[in-house]
Amino acid sequence: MTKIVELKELTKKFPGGKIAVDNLSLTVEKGDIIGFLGPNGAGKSTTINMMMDLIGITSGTITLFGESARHKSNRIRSKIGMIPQEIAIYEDLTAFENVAFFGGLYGLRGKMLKAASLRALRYVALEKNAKEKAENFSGGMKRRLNIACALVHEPELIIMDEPTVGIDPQSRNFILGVIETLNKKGITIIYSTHYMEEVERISNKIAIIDHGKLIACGSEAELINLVTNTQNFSIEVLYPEKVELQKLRALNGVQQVQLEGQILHIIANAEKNPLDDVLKILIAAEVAVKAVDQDKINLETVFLMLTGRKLRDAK
Ligand SMILES: Nc1ncnc2c1ncn2[C@@H]1O[C@H](COP(=O)(O)OP(=O)(O)OP(=O)(O)O)[C@@H](O)[C@H]1O
Repeated sequence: MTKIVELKELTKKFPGGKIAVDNLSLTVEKGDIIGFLGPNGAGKSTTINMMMDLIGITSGTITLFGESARHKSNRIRSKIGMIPQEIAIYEDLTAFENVAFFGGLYGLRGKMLKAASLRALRYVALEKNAKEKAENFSGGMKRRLNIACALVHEPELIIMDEPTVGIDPQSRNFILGVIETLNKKGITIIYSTHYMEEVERISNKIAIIDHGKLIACGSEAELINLVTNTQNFSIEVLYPEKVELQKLRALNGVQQVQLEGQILHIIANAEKNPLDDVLKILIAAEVAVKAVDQDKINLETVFLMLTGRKLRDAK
């Protein structure tokens, strides 16, 4: 087991007092695809930015490839490829020129640089567009070019900060495929997202982050195991404004209740099924129950159980 990244009690307090990352500790091992899963504002970017030395840390330590990130040497930098949240490419350069520019920053020259640039473009299926200017690319192609720029120096660790936000489903699917291919070659990936389906598809390890804290970390199966003695219901109601949330939350066996539009999400104990009592309260309040479904336990359930909030609209 080779540790590629080790964060210990990492904390970031911004001037003004906001604690964006709060005592966060985790380890990334060689060959991992670790998903940083958390809603907007959870602290994922701040964690990544500290790892990349783009912002200072308040306390704690970061170890990259066995060395302290505080004195990050060029040797360590050359092992990391970073794909930031905002696409960072030069619009007026061609795809090839963009990739070659970044390759040049890592000391590649001449034939080596050309071969590495074409190889990186091939990875993201932009080889045929090598001579086209980036300004003519679609959002998805720009994102793929951005990824090629981060791959040109053949890093051992790739850090991606929400690389699929705002791009079409086809490009998203393609990017996830690229990540899987890179990982098969032994490259370690840190992937930040608020899309549960993405980490479910590609990650072998998931770090659930909320309000700057690491809530849980493990494989999908390990995380789901945390909530195995629970069951998950969705109840569709016609008059959600009449739902008495406090009464439902007070029921014996009910662990979490969330109302999302007309859907009431309930997490309950597996042994003490409170569904009958829930329905009695709803019927007495005349909410008009339209449908009741038992849902699969998934990462959304884990997030709701551990934080009391839904992943996609947590604030
Ligand atoms: N420079 C800053 N000064 C003050 N607060 C900040 C700064 N940068 C980020 N924050 C705050 O820190 C918290 C964590 O932000 P961060 O960008 O790390 O979250 P995130 O999980 O990456 O979400 P997003 O997807 O929205 O970027 C947020 O509340 C954010 O508003």
